[in-house]
Amino acid sequence: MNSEFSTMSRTVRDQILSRLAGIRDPERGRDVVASGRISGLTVDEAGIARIMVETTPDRAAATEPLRREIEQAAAGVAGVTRAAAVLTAERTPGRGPGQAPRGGAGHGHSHGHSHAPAGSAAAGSPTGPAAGQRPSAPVVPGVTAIIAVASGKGGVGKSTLAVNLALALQARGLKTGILDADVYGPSIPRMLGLQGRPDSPDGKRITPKIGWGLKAMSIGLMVEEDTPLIWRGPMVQGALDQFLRETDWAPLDVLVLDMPPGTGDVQLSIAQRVPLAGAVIVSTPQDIALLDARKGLAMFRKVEVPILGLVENMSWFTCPHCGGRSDIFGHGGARDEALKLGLPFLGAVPLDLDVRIMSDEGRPVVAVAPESEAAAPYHAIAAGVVESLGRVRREPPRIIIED
Ligand SMILES: Nc1ncnc2c1ncn2[C@@H]1O[C@H](COP(=O)(O)OP(=O)(O)OP(=O)(O)O)[C@@H](O)[C@H]1O
Repeated sequence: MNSEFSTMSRTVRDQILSRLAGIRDPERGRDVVASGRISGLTVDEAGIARIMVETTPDRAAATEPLRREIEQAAAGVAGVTRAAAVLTAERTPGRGPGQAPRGGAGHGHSHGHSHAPAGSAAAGSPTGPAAGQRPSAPVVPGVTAIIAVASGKGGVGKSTLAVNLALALQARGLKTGILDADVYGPSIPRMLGLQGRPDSPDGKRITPKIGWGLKAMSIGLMVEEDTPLIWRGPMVQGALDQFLRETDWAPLDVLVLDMPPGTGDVQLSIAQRVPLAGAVIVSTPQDIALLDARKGLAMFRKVEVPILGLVENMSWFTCPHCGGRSDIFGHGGARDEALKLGLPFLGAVPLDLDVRIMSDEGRPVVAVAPESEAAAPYHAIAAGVVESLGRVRREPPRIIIED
C-alpha cells in the first residue's frame, strides 16, 4: 500500500462522502451516507471512483435515479476522473454461502459500468466484501481498512499479535490504530502501557489514546477492571459501535480490531456489523490440531469476510540458555492447514520470553526493539497482511444487480 497514495485517495473519498451527504435518500428519509445507502466507496490511483449503492433486488429500478444522482455528484469532486455507481444487494434469501462464489458467476454488473477490480484503497466497508449474511455495514469515514485479529479460543496470543502487527504496519508507513473489542479481557491498554479515560472535549466525540504512535481505544479504558463480565456481554455491540463511530480515528490507513476470543454470538455479531476488510486468524499449533482455529475460519466465511491469512503463535521455543530449539506444540500445523485450505500462511512467531515480559510491561517488542530477532516475524506478518489486503480488494466485493 502506497502511503502517499492512500492519504491522497482518502482525502478524495472524504470529499466524495461529504458531497454525497448532501443527497437525500427519498426512501429512507435521511442523506444517503447516514441512511447506510453507500455500502462501498473506492478511489483508485487513476482517480476512478467506484461507489456501491445499496438496494434490494425488487427496488433496483426505483433506485436507479438515486444511483445516477450519486454518480454525478461523485464525478464532480476534484481529483475524480470518472465515477461509476453500481447498485448492489445482499444475496437473495435462500442462497447459502458458497452457492454464489465471490468473484464467480453470481457477480454481474449493471448499467454498463464494468465491475473492474476495486481500487487500491477504500473507505471502511468498501474493502470488505459485505454481501452474504452481512447487514449493510456503516462506513467509518477516514478509515481505509479495518482488519480483525481473531482466534478460535482464548490465550493463544491474539492480543499480543494484534498490538505487534499494528506496530509493524505503522513501521511500514501506514497510519494505524487499534480497537480492543476483547471486552471480556481487554488487554490492549496494558500492552500499550495506557491508563486513564480517553478525552472527550465536546462530550460526544472520543479522542483515542496514543500508545507508541498507535491510536488506541479499549473498553478497558472506560470501565473498571473488576466490572463484572456479565454486564459487559450485552453492552458489547453498543460499545463497539460507539467506539467505531464516535472515536476520532481519521485519518487511518488501517484499524486493527482485537476480537474477543472464540466464535460465539458476540464474535459473529461483530463480524457481521463491523465493515471488515479481512481477518487474520491466530492459533497455536495445538489449537489447529484441536480444530478451534477452523471454527474461526468458518465463522468469517459464513459472513463472507475474507481471511487474510493464518498465523501460528508460540510455534517453537528457543532456549535462552542453550540456544536449542524445541517444537513443544508440534510446530507447522498452521502452515499445513493454510496450504490445505488455500489460505495465505502469514508466518510463525516463536514462544519468546522477551515478547511476554515486554508486552506485559506495556513495552511491545516491535516498538521497543524493532530491529530485533523477536520483532522480525511481526514485520513479515505485516508485509503478508498488506499483500493479502491488496488481493482481497481486487476481488469483486458484492453481488451487483443486473439490469
Ligand atoms: N509469542 C509469544 N511468546 C511468549 N509469550 C507470548 C507470545 N504471545 C503471547 N504471549 C503471552 O501469552 C499471554 C497471552 O497472550 P494474549 O493476551 O496476547 O493472548 P490472547 O489470545 O489475546 O488471550 P485472551 O484470549 O485471554 O485475550 C500473555 O502473557 C502474552 O504476553
